[in-house]
Amino acid sequence: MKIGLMGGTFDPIHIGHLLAAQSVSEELGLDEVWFVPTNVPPHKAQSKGAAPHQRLEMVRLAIEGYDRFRATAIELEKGGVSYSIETVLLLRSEYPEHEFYYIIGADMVRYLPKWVRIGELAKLVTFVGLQRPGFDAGLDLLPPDIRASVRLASMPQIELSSTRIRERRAAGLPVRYMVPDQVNHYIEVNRLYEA
Ligand SMILES: Nc1ncnc2c1ncn2[C@@H]1O[C@H](COP(=O)(O)OP(=O)(O)OP(=O)(O)O)[C@@H](O)[C@H]1O
Ligand SMILES: O=C(O)c1ccc[n+]([C@@H]2O[C@H](COP(=O)([O-])O)[C@@H](O)[C@H]2O)c1
Repeated sequence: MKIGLMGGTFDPIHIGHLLAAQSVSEELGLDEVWFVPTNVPPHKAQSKGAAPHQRLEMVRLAIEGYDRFRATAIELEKGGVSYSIETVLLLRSEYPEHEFYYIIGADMVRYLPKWVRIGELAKLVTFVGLQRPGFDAGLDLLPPDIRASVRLASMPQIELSSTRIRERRAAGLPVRYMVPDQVNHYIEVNRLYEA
């Protein structure tokens, strides 16, 4: 099967992530998208957000009932910093029959050369960069071996980030409709991201 991997901190998961996964899935004819919450993200200052098990639970709630989307705890179970090469090697040994597509934001494409063991990873997956209108993904700046494994896909633009959601919560503002209802409920019940 063709499997999209949607890695992220998901603190919390929001409709931008879901629409990205759905759009790439349609455009590339993926059979499934697996959401992979990071344990410790490699290139990000850690936010004082939700606990890892809460981030995973919110992903599960967001995709519940849609069997083409799945959540995997592979990076949380492994612990430590979540380098994608290690995740992909584990997944390939467990599922040698699948073909993996790693979905990333347009802004991430130009940073691919900084990813750990990127030369190796680029041979194991096809990266799918989500294009943004008026934003150059920087394909021309990539070394040819990495560039060869990158495809671009498009999606309706959603100007939304988890940071914005956390900031709104801290300011006492609602985040309804920015996240699925079940996630909104979970955030409220657990009083996540309050100041
Ligand atoms: N609004 C969006 N539209 C398309 N892709 C997105 C959007 N927000 C995040 N992504 C992509 O989803 C993946 C996971 O993102 P992540 O969990 O870091 O969310 P984020 O909203 O960027 O979080 P934060 O604001 O905490 O940095 C990344 O590849 C990121 O580029
Ligand atoms: O493996 C790496 O070196 C690496 C560097 C940067 C990002 N990633 C992965 O890319 C995904 C999106 O990253 P982020 O920081 O936008 O949440 C997430 O799953 C990260 O683990 C991976």
